[in-house]
Amino acid sequence: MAEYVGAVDQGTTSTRFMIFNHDGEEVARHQLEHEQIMPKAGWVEHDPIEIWERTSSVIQTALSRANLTAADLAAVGITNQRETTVVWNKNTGRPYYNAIVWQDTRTDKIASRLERDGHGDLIRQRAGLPPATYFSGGKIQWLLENVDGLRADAEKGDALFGTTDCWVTWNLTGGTEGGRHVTDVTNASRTMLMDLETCQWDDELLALFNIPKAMLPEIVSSSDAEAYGVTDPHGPFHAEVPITGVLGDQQAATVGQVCFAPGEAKNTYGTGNFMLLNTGEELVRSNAGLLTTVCYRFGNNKPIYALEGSIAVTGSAVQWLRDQLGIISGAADTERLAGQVEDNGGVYFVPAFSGLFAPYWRSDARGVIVGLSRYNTNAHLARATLEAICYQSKDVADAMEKDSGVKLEVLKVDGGVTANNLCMQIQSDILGVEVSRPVLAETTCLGAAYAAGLAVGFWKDTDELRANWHEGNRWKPEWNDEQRAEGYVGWRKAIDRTLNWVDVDAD
Ligand SMILES: Nc1ncnc2c1ncn2[C@@H]1O[C@H](COP(=O)(O)OP(=O)(O)O)[C@@H](O)[C@H]1O
Ligand SMILES: O=P(O)(O)OC[C@H](O)CO
Repeated sequence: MAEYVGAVDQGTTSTRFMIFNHDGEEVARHQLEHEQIMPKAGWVEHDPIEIWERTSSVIQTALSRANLTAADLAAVGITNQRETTVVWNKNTGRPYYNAIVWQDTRTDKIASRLERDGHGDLIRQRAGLPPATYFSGGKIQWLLENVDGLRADAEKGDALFGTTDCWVTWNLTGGTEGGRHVTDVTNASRTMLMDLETCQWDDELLALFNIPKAMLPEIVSSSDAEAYGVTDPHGPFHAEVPITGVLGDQQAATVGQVCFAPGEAKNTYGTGNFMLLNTGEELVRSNAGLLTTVCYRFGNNKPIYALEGSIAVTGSAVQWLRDQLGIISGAADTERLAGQVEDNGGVYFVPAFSGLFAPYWRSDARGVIVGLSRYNTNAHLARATLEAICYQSKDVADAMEKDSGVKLEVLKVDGGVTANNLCMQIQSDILGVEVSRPVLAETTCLGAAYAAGLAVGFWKDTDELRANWHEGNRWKPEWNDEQRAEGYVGWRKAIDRTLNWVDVDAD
């Protein structure tokens, strides 16, 4: 009897494989980073072959660290950085181009043209998303327009598109030897090509981007015993293991945080921040700059929807302090450095490196550091960076309250940045609500494992999963209302300074 479930998390900066037991406890993990390729300002790419090699490697190492084999796994789940676009040839298995990453802004003119030509409302209504560089549709269009021979191959059905879940699934299930070309509904909901109500590709949207349907994967449920097939014995598992759960990483974290009831929300702090609020079977349209997205679909049940506030740059601003400015040697140093000062010393940092995502959606914005005087030090900048992570989350939380009427009582958090206790205290101060971190902050992998395990009966139902959730830490607000209001005025002034910086008008 297999006692464990495994999950791959193909993230923006790294790929990991984790193994969980029935109590949702971690048994083993291995994680490897991959290269961030930035050929021009605003362009961000990954090498799909490197991603596949890293995926194979983390699976094998984690299994051997735990002294387990594929026979010990009841099922495998996959979760992934969403929107990042891979196009490959089904006969050779070779990508036509590097993966274009969700943060990449090369499609800004495609996005502004859609708005200028009056298609914005159709996309918002049908796909739940604003036309923006963030999503896959424009990235596929760019590849079709810029890679020689790709359009002809796509029309023949030889060129396949997928987000990285789909690329990893295709490779794990045999690749050129019959790999399955499928994606789950949460990932498909991030393309600008799927009708949110039918959960199928939409011909009108495909026509807007001039994308041949033959290159698109089949859209299936997020938790399904059959749809994804089994792993190829010639691959990293060396045996057939059923792949039975696939979810985009933010939806997976929502599942890992057991936000199964409408009104339950989580905020994940990784490369970017992503707050998702479960709205149940109801599709809530945003008037406040949020996205409507599929939260998950288990088996043949109706899809469950979410409102999402996506923030492009949070943990990656910390990486920027380390890699580009060199003022810290590791991400954890921000806690020590920012802890040396009482407050931000008047400094605000808005890391609008990819423009501003939710709730502003301004691709013309760029980053600013404002309010500097000679008094300021690296410590103020470190503090301003942590505050930027938290103020951006406040903007999104406010928008969520406007759209849903749900007032946050406690914010459930997870992700790499939440290891920073000072940052979590600042978050509680800025929001004026309590912040709660579970014992296991790796909720993304856990959520994919839950989706996979539910499909094969490893876990009976969502109540059983709820019982696995345990609080690790809680932070309570220490600022008074006046401090909170004053701090936020400075933040909004800083946001204003980022706008109208680059020219992204359509040709
Ligand atoms: N102690 C810390 N303080 C602040 N930021 C941190 C800390 N530890 C990690 N990070 C940030 O968290 C991010 C990694 O988190 P993770 O959840 O692994 O992200 P992802 O899934 O997006 O790859 C990095 O951007 C890193 O800068
Ligand atoms: O890989 P992460 O954790 O940075 O998540 C990226 C998001 O899925 C982008 O939408």
